[in-house]
Formats: sequence, C-alpha cells, structure tokens
Amino acid sequence: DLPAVFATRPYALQSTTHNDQISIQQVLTVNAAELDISQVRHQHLESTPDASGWLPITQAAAIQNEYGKPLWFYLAIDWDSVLTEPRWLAFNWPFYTRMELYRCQGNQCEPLPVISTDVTGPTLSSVFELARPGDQQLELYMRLTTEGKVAIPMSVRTPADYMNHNSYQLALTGAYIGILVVMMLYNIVLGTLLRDGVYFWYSAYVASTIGYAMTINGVGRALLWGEAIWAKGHLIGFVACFSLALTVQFFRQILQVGSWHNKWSEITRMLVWCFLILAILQLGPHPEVSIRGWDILALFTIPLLVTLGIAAWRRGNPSGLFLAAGWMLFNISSMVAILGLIGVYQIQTWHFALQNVGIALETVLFSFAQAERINRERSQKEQAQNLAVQYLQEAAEARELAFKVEREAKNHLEDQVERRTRELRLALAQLETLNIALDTRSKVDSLTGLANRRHLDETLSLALNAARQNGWPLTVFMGDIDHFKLLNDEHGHSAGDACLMMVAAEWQETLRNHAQIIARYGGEEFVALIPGIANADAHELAETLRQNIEKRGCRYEDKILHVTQSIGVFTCRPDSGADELLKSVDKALYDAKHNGRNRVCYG
Ligand SMILES: Nc1nc2c(ncn2[C@@H]2O[C@H](COP(=O)(O)OP(=O)(O)OP(=O)(O)O)[C@@H](O)[C@H]2O)c(=O)[nH]1
Repeated sequence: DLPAVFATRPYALQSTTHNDQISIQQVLTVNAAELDISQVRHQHLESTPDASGWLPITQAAAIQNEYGKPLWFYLAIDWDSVLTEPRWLAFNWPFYTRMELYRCQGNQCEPLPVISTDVTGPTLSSVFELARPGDQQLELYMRLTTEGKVAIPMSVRTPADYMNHNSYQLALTGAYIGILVVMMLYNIVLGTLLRDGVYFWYSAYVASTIGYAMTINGVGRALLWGEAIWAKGHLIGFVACFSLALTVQFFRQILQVGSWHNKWSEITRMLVWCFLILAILQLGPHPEVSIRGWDILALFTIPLLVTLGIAAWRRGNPSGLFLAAGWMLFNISSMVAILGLIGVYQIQTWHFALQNVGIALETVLFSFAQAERINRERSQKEQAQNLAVQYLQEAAEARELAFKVEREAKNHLEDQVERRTRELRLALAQLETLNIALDTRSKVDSLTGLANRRHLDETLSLALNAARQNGWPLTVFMGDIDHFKLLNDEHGHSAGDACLMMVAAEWQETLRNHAQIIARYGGEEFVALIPGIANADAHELAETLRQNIEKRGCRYEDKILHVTQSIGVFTCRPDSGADELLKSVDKALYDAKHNGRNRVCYG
C-alpha cells in the first residue's frame, strides 16, 4: 500500500495502489477554478514550481477552498513498461459533486469517462480505466467539485482484482445495512404492536442511520443516485443533518426529556428544529451554508448528548448510560477518521471502516437502552397495577364498610322512628282518651253519672235557640230532695250519696224518652230539659217522677230509706232567656217546698 494523505479543509485524499509495478509518484493540487484543462496543463508545465501555485499533497492543507469551486489535482503515476494490461483507478469516496479526469501526453489532454455500470455492475466507487501510457509515466489531472466534506481514497487495481474487492465490499456493506433495515422493521412492528411511540422514534433514528451508512459507504451512489450531481451535492448533507435531528429527538423521547421541565428540554427541542431546518436548507441552492451550521451545531451537540445521557442516568434512568456509551462509541469511531483526515496522523483504510463499527455499536447500545426502558416501564406498570389493585381493594372494603354503617344507621333510625311513632301514636291515643275523659268529666257529674251544671248551661242555650227557631215549647223540671240534711245527719254522708244516686237513676228511667238532658244542678238538686211537650203531659210526667221516687225508696246497707222530692215545673215562652227560665222554675220548686214538700208545683 502507498498511502498518500492529502488534507485540506474540507477535503482529504488517500491513494493506494495494489500493484508493485504502478506507483503514484506525485500528487499536486492547485486552486484554479476558472481554468480549463489546457490552461491548467500549460500553467503546470511552463511555470516554475514556486510561481505555479501547485502544492505537494503534504502542504495542500494550506489551500482555502471555497465550497462549490473546483480544485485541480495532478497525479503522476509510474507505469512499469512490461505491464501491458489496463488498470482500473477507483475513487472510493462518495462525497463529491463532480469529478472530471483528464489524461495528458505532451500538450494533448483527453477526458477519461467513468466506466459505465453496465460493464462493472454496481460499484462502491467511481471507476476509470487507465491504459498503458506511451512512456513510463502516466499523467492525470483531476478537476473535483464538492459541496461538503470530502475524502478520496483512491486505488489502482486490475479489473478482476477490483471486481473481487468490490463484490466483497458490497456483500459486507449489504449485510450491514440489511441488519439495520431488519432492526428498523422489527422496531416498527414492535411499536405498532405495543402502541409505543418511542419504538417509532427509534425506527426513525435507525432509518436515518441507514441513510447515513448508505451514503458514506457509497451504496446510495451505487444503487440509487449514481453520478447525479444534484444528489451528490445535497443528499449527503441532508442525511447528516436529518440523522442528527432524529438522534437528538430519539434521546428526547426515550429519556422523556420533555417532562424534565428544565433547560435540557428547551435546548434539545431547539436543536431538533435547528437540524431539521439545516436539513431542509441542504436541499436549497446553498448547501454550504447549512454545512457550516452543521459543523458548529454538531460540535455543541455531540458532547451535549453524552452529558444528557449521563444526566438521565444520574436521575435514576439506566437507559441514559447506554445512550451515552453508544453515542460516545459512534463519535470516537468517527473521530478516528476525522483526525486522520485533518492530518493529525497518517490515515488508514480501516479508520473509515471503524465508523461503520461505531454506527453498529451505537445502534445496538441504543436498542439496549430501548430494552432497558421497556423492562423498567413494564415493572413500573406492574407496580402501578399492583398498587391500583390494592387501592381498589381498599376502596371496595371502605365502600363495604360505609354501606354497612349506613345500613345499620338506617336500620337503627328506622327502628327508632318506628318506636317513636308507636310511642307518639300511643301518646296521642292516650291524650285522646284523656281528652274524652276530660271532656266527659267536664260535662258529667261523677257521683250520679248525670250531666253537670256546666253541661246543662251549654245545652240550655242550644235548646232555647232550637225552641225559638222551631216554635216549640221548652219545659224545665227542677227537683230537690226533701230534708236531705236530716238524712245525711241521721244516716251519714254515704247514705246521702246512695240516695242521690237512686234519685238520679229514677230521673233517667222516667224521663228517658222525653228529656233532652238530665243534670245534677246542685248538691241535691236535679234539672231536666224537656222540649216540645204539652203542658198537661209535662205535669203528668212530673207527677209520675215524684211518685216513682217516693215509691222506690233508697237501699242503703240493710235499710230502705224513704226519700221524697219536691219538683218545680216551668214551660218557657219562646222569648224567655236562660236566667229567667231558671229563676221561674226555681220559684216553682220553692213553691213546692213551701206548700209542704213532696209535691209538684207549676210556674
Ligand atoms: N250526702 C250528701 N249530702 C249532700 C251533698 N250535697 C249537699 N248535701 C247536703 O244536702 C243538704 C241540704 O240541706 P238544705 O239545703 O239545708 O235543705 P234540706 O235539709 O234538704 O231541707 P229542705 O230542702 O228545705 O227540705 C246539706 O246538709 C248538704 O250537706 C252530697 O253530694 N252528698
């Protein structure tokens, strides 16, 4: 191998031959965008080395190339004269927009076409055929235009050797990208089945990684866009920006940075938007502006994502460590190539291969983070479910208890209400009985069972009204036991009471069908109201009453006591008042007493 490292910002060139008989002797470069091949050849041959502006590859880093402006390279290849077979020159780096190769002999220069893929099949590099030169040295000029970071590993091989090498590289890269595609599809299926958005973000991140890997490995060029200048100028930068946007977004999603509610959340969200905007700008007319933005933001984002992973890990999220480790491995692997490209050390082919290893390790570690998150979330969910079940049980028990207490309280209340209602009803019934008794008592004479004087007074005014309205007569009997004091004195008060009861009974029996009311009017006085009776009938009735009392006698202990009664009778006029009526009947009674007692007198 003959590694010749050329490094200029942002270009690098690495060349390798695989045949001892061919060697690249000289690689010079000049920043002469405005010149065509004949002017370049002329300038190169005629000018003195100092004035030409051509620089050997080791000093080429001094050239400040502008994006989009071509650089000229001069390659002097020594060709052994015995070697007749043609060789293939392959540029195995996809990051250039346009590459034109010229072969010069003397002042004659002719362009060399890229060998068609019809001949070579899909190739990971741009291949040119080199025929044996007329003299020992083959002189080539290369005009290279690029819009982004470019390194050009270059190799010279026999066609058979190149084809072998290419199929081996294709198979390896195909397997590598195939695995990434399977991982992406697997995660899409998982995300769909589990309805988990983070799987989709992971799949999107893997998709962007596939895009990135396809671009840097030349698969995109080999299979998709070929030598299309627009795709070469814009797609690589677009993939780089888009891929970083999705990486930051995946970090945000898996670590749930949005819920941290601090500067991380804001910064990372802003970064996602910035990379997305840069990705869109990449598709515009000035991708170089966006590449500058990417340079600056990536410098800031790379350590930021590592810190973010570690911060998440310190917050108790183990996924963070996997993410930080994966991201670091990827960047270290990229750094190995980048440091080589900028001339820190001699770059080797395996430095580029290392980046693929870095991507693979990063993808695997990110999937570990994903698995760890799922496990953690599942166990958190289980814990939450157990807790929820426990709470539900406790709630059910509490509800049961509340029902029980309520039921008991209700039963107790119902019992109490029922008891109270019963007591109240009883009290009401007793009160009613009491009222009736009271009413009766207030109207009835307790000894004789006749109406009392109060009752008589009430009835008398009603009876007088009725007599007045109906125009019928109202007759009043007033009776008084003769010499009752004497009877009490001789036979005792109880004997008197017995006689009072006998007289009362007689009044009731005799006047039952006539009297509206019979009352005990005073001590031994009785009054009866007899409505609608003719005078003659009244006199006869009073006489019958008197005789019945006289005949009846009063049984007291073993004696029959003789009792008589004087009776006053008065029939009122319709306009009489109660007082007048009572006075009149009282006067009739007085007359009966005065005229010898035991008689009926009429007022
Ligand atoms: N045993 C008893 N005696 C009563 C009751 N109420 C009143 N007396 C008595 O009735 C008597 C009434 O007597 P007086 O009014 O003086 O008249 P009297 O002895 O009946 O004589 P005359 O009426 O003139 O025939 C009194 O001695 C009263 O004590 C009662 O409820 N029971």
